[in-house]
This record gives sequence, C-alpha cells and structure tokens, in this order.
Amino acid sequence: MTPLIISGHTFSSRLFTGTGKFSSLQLMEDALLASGSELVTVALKRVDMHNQADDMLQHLRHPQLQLLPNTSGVRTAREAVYAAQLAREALETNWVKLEIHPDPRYLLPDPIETLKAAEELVKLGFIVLPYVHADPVLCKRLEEAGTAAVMPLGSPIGSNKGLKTADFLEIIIEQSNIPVVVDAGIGSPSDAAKAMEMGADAVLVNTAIAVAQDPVAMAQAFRQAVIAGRMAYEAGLPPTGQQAVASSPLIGFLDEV
Ligand SMILES: CC(=O)[C@@H](O)[C@H](O)COP(=O)(O)O
Repeated sequence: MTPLIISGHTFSSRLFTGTGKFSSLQLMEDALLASGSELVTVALKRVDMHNQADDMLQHLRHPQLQLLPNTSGVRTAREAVYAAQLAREALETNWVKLEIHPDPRYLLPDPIETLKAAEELVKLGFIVLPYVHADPVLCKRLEEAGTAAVMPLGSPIGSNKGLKTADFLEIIIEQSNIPVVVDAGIGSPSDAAKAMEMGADAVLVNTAIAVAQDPVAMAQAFRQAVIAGRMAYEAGLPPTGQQAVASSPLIGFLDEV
C-alpha cells in the first residue's frame, strides 16, 4: 500500500481519527492506538490552554500520534483564524483542521467563510485541511488557495449515515491534485472501505468508533477496512456492467453431449 503524503509529511495509516464522545479518556487512548491512526483531531475548545498538563493531551502523547487541532465551535472566518492562532501557540503545530459551522443543528460547513479563512490561514503559514460539503467547485477553489488537503463530508457529523454524497465525492476525487480525506458521517467500516475503494486518500472517523459498544474492537475494524479499501483501489477494481458475463467459458462442454 502506498503511503500518504500531506504537505511533505508521510502517513502510513490512511485512517484519521477524532477524540470526542468517548466514555473515558483511557478508552479514547486505547481506541486511537488500536486504530493505527497517525493523525488525530482535537477540538481546540476542549484543550485547557492554561494547563500544560491538560489531562486529555496526556492521553495523546504518543510519538506516532500527530495532533490536528480543529476550529470546531467557530462561526466566522475571523473566529477561525483566531482559533488557529491559539492552537498554534498551545499545541505547537501549524496544522489546522478548518471547521466553520454556524448552525449547531446540522453542523454543515459554511463555504464562504471557509474559503475566506483558508486564504488567510495559508498566507499566515498554516497547513490547512478544510472541512467542507462535498462541493467539487469549492474543493477546487480551496486547492487553488493553497490548502494541503480537502475534507469533504460523507454525511452530517455524527449522523453515521455513510456516504450520502458519493456522486460528488467521486468528482472531487477525480479532479483533485491534493489529498481528499472523506470526513464525517462514516458510520461503519464498510463506509470507510467504500470511500477508499472510490479513491479517497484517507478517511476521518470519530463517532462510529467512539460510540461503539467496544470502541477498541471497532477501531481495529476500521483500521482493517481502510487498508482493504485502499488495497482494492490500488489493485484496480473491475468494471461493472448490466448484463451477465459467464465466469467460465460456456463453449466446449455442450459440444461433447
Ligand atoms: C472530530 C471531528 O473532526 C468531527 O467533526 C469529524 O467530522 C468526524 O465526524 P464523525 O463524528 O461523523 O465521524
């Protein structure tokens, strides 16, 4: 399986994970380690800026885990830029998952504010991974603005509804010259495998792992599904067709009767 490179950084795992909704920090840590994930997103609002020994961060201090602060909770480009700057100070990383969703009912990303913030953050030297709707035009505009990847949604955050946007994800993947990370709504390992088979460069999964009855086992299932999906993509999936095509030749056998 080929490694994934984002902004010069090589990842051997194509499963990115989140840190919310786990019933305990220990379970979060165990599940993240079981997932094999090397990029873990953390909501800045959950980090205690004044406490170097923030308990959650203690559970994420493993050499293989790179932190990806996210701006979840902000509603405008201005707030997002401010949040990214705070994250850079607090977590000593210039990577940021840009998330701007003004309506808490649907948590759908604001495309206009996201593009504005991305342009500004790129100028400020951030490695920007924007969370967006599965909008091929917007994804192109973000690529032109210099983002390191795009993160289009499969379905609303936490909905576990899977790849409702599959047709548009296909266009985004086909057009993109930067990595495409399918993010949000991935409800099962088969959704993750499907996204990888479609040619996504990675997936980001949080809720489906965190709320599973056994998050560690579910993390392992996602790990394997992502590997399987990517391997299938790299192996080259066969074409599909309407009509049956016999798997064994039908000539020869009847001639001898
Ligand atoms: C943690 C995070 O960044 C989420 O906002 C992300 O989009 C994952 O979504 P799910 O929780 O639906 O997997």
